[in-house]
Amino acid sequence: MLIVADENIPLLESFFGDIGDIRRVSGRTMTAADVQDADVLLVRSVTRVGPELLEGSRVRFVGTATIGTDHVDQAWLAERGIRFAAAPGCNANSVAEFVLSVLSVHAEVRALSDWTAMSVGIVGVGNVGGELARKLERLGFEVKLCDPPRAEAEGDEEQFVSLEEAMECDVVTLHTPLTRDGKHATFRMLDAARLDRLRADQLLINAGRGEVIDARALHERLGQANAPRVALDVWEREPRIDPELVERVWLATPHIGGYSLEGKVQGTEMVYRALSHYLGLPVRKKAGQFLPEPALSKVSFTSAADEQDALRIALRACYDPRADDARLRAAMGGSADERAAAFDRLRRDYPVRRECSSLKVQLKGTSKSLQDSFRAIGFKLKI
Ligand SMILES: NC(=O)c1ccc[n+]([C@@H]2O[C@H](COP(=O)([O-])OP(=O)(O)OC[C@H]3O[C@@H](n4cnc5c(N)ncnc54)[C@H](O)[C@@H]3O)[C@@H](O)[C@H]2O)c1
Ligand SMILES: O=C(O)[C@H](O)[C@H](O)COP(=O)(O)O
Repeated sequence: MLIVADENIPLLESFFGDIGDIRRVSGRTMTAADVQDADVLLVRSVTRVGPELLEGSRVRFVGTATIGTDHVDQAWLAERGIRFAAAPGCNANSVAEFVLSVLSVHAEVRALSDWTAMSVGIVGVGNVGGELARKLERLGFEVKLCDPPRAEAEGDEEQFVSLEEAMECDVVTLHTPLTRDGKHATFRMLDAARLDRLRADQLLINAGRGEVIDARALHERLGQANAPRVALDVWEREPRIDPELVERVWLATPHIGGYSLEGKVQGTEMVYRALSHYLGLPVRKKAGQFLPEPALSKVSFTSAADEQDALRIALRACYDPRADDARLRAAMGGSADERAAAFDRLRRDYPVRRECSSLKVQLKGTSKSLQDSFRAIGFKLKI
């Protein structure tokens, strides 16, 4: 059996080496010739999967080791009887931690003594938005949830607010899929009119897909005096992103919200499980067995004078978005081709990033509420 796979999928050999021969190719530039003789195709989000890639091939199974599926023509695959599997939720915790870290930097820049004083509107309350909401609520934030498809399906209008109401919050964070059709299509959902209503004291985060915001309208809005602060992890036309937009946003990261090691390896694991089920093979491997000891495994705080400092230090010891922001800005020189290559390189060579659950936190003489906050984020506590 021949498995053609994006070379950026981690642990290919460990998970799939005993299932078939693996041909590693660049996900971004994969062509029909690369996959023609394959039985199985494994991708991440940068490969468009549909008739152009697969017509005439013998591929029977396609797996994407990602949450997002907007790069896959699922209707066409179903029509051809090609089995498809994604990795729902694989990196949801990683994105939630990314947003928490962005919030902590934002609160510090705004000199807020208590970050929970900010209200947060979550747009798209699925695996990512739901995980983020759970953490924020446990931390004591006021959270507003906007998810019209869920509100309709669950008949629970009370739990959810409108997009307009969510966009009144101090922080608005986007976690919807990219969809182009239907009543709840998200393509350019944040258009010029909606962006105009944002205030200068608000923070807008997009960690869903770039095209959910009208990038041209955002570019113009950010040139105005009362512009909101914006953190973008995802961009229109990746990897050929707009360098002027990078300059105008407050925080710019190269689509790495979900790039914790745990998130990436879980993506591989979920596709491995789906392929094993499809082939009738036993599932013997688990993501956890391949995760190394983290470089930083313990941190200890004694009667922290400023308890929020302790939380901030631990959170940023695991992940600080300013490092990714600095790397992306530094990569924005040169021609459009050079910038696109640099964007992909930053993602390919991404440093190992571990989730908060990999860090044991020892707390001595600290308050119960600080302990609860550490737990809410996902740290392992030793008291
Ligand atoms: N930045 C990153 O690295 C990164 C990582 C993972 C996922 N993502 C993106 O985030 C998206 C969400 O991930 P998820 O795991 O939460 O997906 P999910 O499918 O579990 O949840 C998405 C939620 O969005 C809701 N939704 C759909 N249309 C909406 C609309 N118009 N308004 C408000 N809500 C709407 C859905 O009802 C659903 O509850 C993915 O599709 C992917 O594109 C980005
Ligand atoms: O959809 C997802 O899971 C994320 O956007 C994912 O992190 C994208 O990473 P990529 O597939 O581009 O490496």
